[in-house]
Amino acid sequence: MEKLKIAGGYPLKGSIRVSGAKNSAVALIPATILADSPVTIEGLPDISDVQTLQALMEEIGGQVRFEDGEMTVDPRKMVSMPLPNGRVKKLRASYYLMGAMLGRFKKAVIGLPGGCHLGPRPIDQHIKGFEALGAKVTNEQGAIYLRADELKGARIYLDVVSVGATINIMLAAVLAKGRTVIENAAKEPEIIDVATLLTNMGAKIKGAGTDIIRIDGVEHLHGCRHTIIPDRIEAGTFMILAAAVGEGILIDNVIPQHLESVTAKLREAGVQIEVADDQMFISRGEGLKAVDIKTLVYPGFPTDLQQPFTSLLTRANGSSIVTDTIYGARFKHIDELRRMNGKIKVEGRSAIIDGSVQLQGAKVKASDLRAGAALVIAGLMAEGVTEVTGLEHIDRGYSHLVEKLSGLGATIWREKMTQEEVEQLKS
Ligand SMILES: CC(=O)N[C@H]1[C@@H](OP(=O)(O)OP(=O)(O)OC[C@H]2O[C@@H](n3ccc(=O)[nH]c3=O)[C@H](O)[C@@H]2O)O[C@H](CO)[C@@H](O)[C@@H]1O
Ligand SMILES: C=C(OP(=O)(O)O)C(=O)O
Repeated sequence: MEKLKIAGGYPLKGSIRVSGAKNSAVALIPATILADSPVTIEGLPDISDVQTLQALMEEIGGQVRFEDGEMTVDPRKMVSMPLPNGRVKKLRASYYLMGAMLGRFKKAVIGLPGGCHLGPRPIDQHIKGFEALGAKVTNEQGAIYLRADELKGARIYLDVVSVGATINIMLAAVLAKGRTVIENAAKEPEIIDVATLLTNMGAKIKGAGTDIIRIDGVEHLHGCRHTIIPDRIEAGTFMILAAAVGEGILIDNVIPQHLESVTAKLREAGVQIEVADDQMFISRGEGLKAVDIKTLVYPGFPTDLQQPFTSLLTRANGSSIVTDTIYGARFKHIDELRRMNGKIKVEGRSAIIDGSVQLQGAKVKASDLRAGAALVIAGLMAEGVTEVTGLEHIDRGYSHLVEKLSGLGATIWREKMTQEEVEQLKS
């Protein structure tokens, strides 16, 4: 087991490149199950969620080649192997195996997913969608059993705007008979990316990226080549980091339109941002202003950047309020920021951040992926050395983070934990 060490308080500069989007990758890979010939995806991030999905594709009989971010999945020999336990619990997105396996085999057994602990994360809308398409769905000892004689298109209104349910229903519907209409669909860029892959495989999908998606089922889907979109959450993390400790940072491989809410909030706080086609240049600037943030579904401010933004606001002039309307309990990073001298209180779904303090290095633990990003940014802002444990969360979503930040001049490194430290962490 390793921990991250950061010697904070130094300005960073240079350029940093964004990898392919985790939340696309984790849906694109399961989507390959639906094809009748090999599918190649270019630009995948080197993160543990991708490695886990590669192993899951192999576990069900897929032949996978993965080199330099390019994965080719040959799905021809795949079988509907039950996956009640094991790897599926390592990531949230294993729920996409339900839609993809149901779509291809008309049956699947998948354990309830893992992923970040952000309070309750039900999948009732996914199940509502599968049932509307004609599947019988039961929950037996923590695994979801899905079975259908045939899948038939249906009109599905999502009671909650859900990224996962929207994509999962698309996956199950592309090979169903007739037309499926998803109403009140989520509009995140990752949904468009998955729809683009499926369309290149031969699917008929209209409206991805709007709140009504229409899918006309086809008989077969074939292989193709697809390039993944850049990770807007990783890019947003770097934007916040640049605002916190940058002395001029160029962020490369971004789609600026995906980050308009983040750009707007940083500018409101007084951060200078220059935007080009696929790059952004950000300088820290003096006198960061306090701003209030409310997370919303896309194109609103993303919940996945709420935690990193909280770290930045610890040095704003005045008091800021961060409210998470998507995950009301996504505040486990706050206790750790307090260990670093942060003056923050949590009231209901909001964190109130007093910007008058200087963060101090401390030993902290990442409870989830973006809590980890928040603590890394805080560590770079703090005086002294910060130690971050819980790296398995950070490794789920940030590709080569140490190398990328070292490239900006950060003093950051991974270190093996002693047996005593490992014991302490478990207790
Ligand atoms: C792998 C992946 O893409 N993860 C992202 C995805 O997660 P995920 O797909 O799990 O998030 P959803 O969009 O489904 O969740 C949004 C909200 O709807 C609720 N809900 C969701 C489904 C459901 O069946 N019932 C229900 O009540 C959730 O509890 C949450 O409050 O979108 C989240 C919201 O942008 C992001 O934080 C995650 O990074
Ligand atoms: C919550 C996240 O991931 P997941 O849904 O995969 O747990 C995230 O990426 O911030």
